[in-house]
Amino acid sequence: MIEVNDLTVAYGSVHAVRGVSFQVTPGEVVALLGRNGAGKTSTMQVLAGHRAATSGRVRVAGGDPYRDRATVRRHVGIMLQEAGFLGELTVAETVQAWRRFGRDPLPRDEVLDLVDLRAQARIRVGRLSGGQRRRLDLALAILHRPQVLFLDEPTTGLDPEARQNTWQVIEGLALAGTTVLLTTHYLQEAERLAGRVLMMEAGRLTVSGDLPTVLSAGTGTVSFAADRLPEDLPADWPAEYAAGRVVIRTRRLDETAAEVFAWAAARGRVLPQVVVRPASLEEVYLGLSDDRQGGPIGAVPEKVGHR
Ligand SMILES: Nc1ncnc2c1ncn2[C@@H]1O[C@H](COP(=O)(O)OP(=O)(O)OP(=O)(O)O)[C@@H](O)[C@H]1O
Repeated sequence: MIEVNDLTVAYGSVHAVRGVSFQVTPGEVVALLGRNGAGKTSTMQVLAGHRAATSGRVRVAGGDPYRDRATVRRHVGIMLQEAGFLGELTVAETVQAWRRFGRDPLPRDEVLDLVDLRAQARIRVGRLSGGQRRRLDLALAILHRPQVLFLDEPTTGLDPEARQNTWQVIEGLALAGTTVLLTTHYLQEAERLAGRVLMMEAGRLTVSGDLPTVLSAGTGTVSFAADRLPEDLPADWPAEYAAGRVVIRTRRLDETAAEVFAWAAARGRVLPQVVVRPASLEEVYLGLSDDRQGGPIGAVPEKVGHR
């Protein structure tokens, strides 16, 4: 369980986090999104106990991650952006060394299999590729079966297969009840993993909502195959014709889909290759960035701590 109440983080005169509140409940995967410098890493660092909050209240696994660090750490796995490994140790030696730092660690080979590093077990850490290091980071973060996992850009630099593998590991942990907060710039990753998304902008939380709610605030499409734009389409439908399809863009996806089907049924037509597609998270996110004053995301009420 993660609870953040009115968190601020300042570096001198730089206010990186300005009054952020949210909760993450057990087994939930929440993605913290936002452009470079939005305040995501600063938030993560406080939650991980690496940095004191400037003000506000933070609880992780029942304790204050900074003041009760020793207790909280037992329940928390952390993968921040820069890991400090000893380059001369091998992968297996590194995992073995970390196993001593907590109770009931996963067996070494099991964790290496999970992150697909078994074949690199005897390689010195200093010789790993960037993506392999990232996977070793993940191995160490999950080694002590954490209740709460903080992942700061967990798949940056990973090849597509390694990324898929990491996603499966995270999904498996969440299914087993691990609470996960992750930051990512890969919106597809957030869409795949997260039940809920938080968006930060200039230190503030601008959006907090479950994924379907956030996506439904974007512009989706209803489309079907046709050889031209039908002349009897209602004039107020913003329909376009492109690449052999009629495309209707809408922010009321469910209602529009029902209207399109009703329109076809009234004419005894079956629409070929109908696709009802919600906006992707990337489209919603970019809509937010382009049009802060009431773009698609502006319609999403902030739901702090609501799943
Ligand atoms: N140690 C520091 N000292 C001074 N300013 C800092 C420090 N760390 C971060 N900042 C500033 O705080 C703000 C938030 O940075 P932060 O790293 O939290 O953003 P972020 O959302 O994680 O960005 P990114 O996506 O690039 O990782 C930025 O303006 C950054 O320059």
